[in-house]
Amino acid sequence: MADSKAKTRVAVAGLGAIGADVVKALDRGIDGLMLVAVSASSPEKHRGWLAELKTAPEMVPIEQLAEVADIVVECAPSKVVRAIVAPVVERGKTAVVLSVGALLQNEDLVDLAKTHGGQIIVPTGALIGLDAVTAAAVGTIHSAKLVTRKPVAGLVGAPHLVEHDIKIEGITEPLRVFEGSARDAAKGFPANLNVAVALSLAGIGPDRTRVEIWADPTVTRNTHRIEVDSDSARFSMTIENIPSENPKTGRITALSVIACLRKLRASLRVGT
Ligand SMILES: NC(=O)C1=CN([C@@H]2O[C@H](COP(=O)(O)OP(=O)(O)OC[C@H]3O[C@@H](n4cnc5c(N)ncnc54)[C@H](OP(=O)(O)O)[C@@H]3O)[C@@H](O)[C@H]2O)C=CC1
Ligand SMILES: O=C([O-])CC(=O)C(=O)O
Repeated sequence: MADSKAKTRVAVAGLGAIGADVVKALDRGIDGLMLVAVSASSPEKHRGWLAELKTAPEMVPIEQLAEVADIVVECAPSKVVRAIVAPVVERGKTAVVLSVGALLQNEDLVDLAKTHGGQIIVPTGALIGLDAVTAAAVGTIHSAKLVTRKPVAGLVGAPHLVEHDIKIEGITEPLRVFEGSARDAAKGFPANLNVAVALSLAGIGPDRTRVEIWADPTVTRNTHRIEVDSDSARFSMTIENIPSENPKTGRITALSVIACLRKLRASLRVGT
């Protein structure tokens, strides 16, 4: 009993490709943390597997997560980010945010966290190298660019493609479907380009971070290459993500969240 009191209470909003794996990892055990609650849009869909966990969490509406947990992990659609994160940071608590693009439409959430002593954590997620980018940003970054290549299934239906009548179904060669700022990439591809916003927040911001997006029928993985030039280092790195059951989301994303949660109370932390 004394042990559980000392633990930090964690809730998970969204039980899809990312959230379900995070819940299972918390249930298996992460030092210093205990899973207390979850939210989903169709709770009944999840009752079966949740009941099989060692300790079944409470299912609550997103607005109530902040009342019952110290850390809320957001793994839900971007349109509900505000409803999840605002009550958390207003209470001086911690929100781990995966739908990073939504932070650009809700920039005041960061101010809200500052005012109330809360914190918003953006894990590296599906990307690579944010440790190096945040380090370089302590000095001066001259330029930062992301080139993303996704299989057609990872992009289909994105608002930018619909608005500009860009047809990608049936293409046989790579097609560049977007070139512009991370801010515009987030608007045009809200469910596909959180990585662009994460890179921009770690580095030189959403207006100066450049993004290219390719629909590429020759790749089976969501592939992100970052290219950064700074006064301390020049680096480029590529990650090739195996899609999860949600073709828009790489498998490594949930693992990144789990690694991030492990770091919160770890005796040894490696990486920036
Ligand atoms: N930062 C990064 O690197 C990455 C970020 N992402 C982002 O993370 C988010 C989650 O991704 P992913 O797990 O693949 O998404 P999924 O579509 O697989 O899952 C979304 C989950 O959100 C739940 N949900 C929807 N509406 C609500 C609501 N109103 N209240 C509570 N729960 C709700 C759904 O419930 P139900 O199951 O009942 O339908 C579902 O469980 C997305 O915004 C995605 O763009 C994705 C990949 C990488
Ligand atoms: O950027 C995203 O949100 C998801 C992504 O590309 C990936 O999982 O590879």
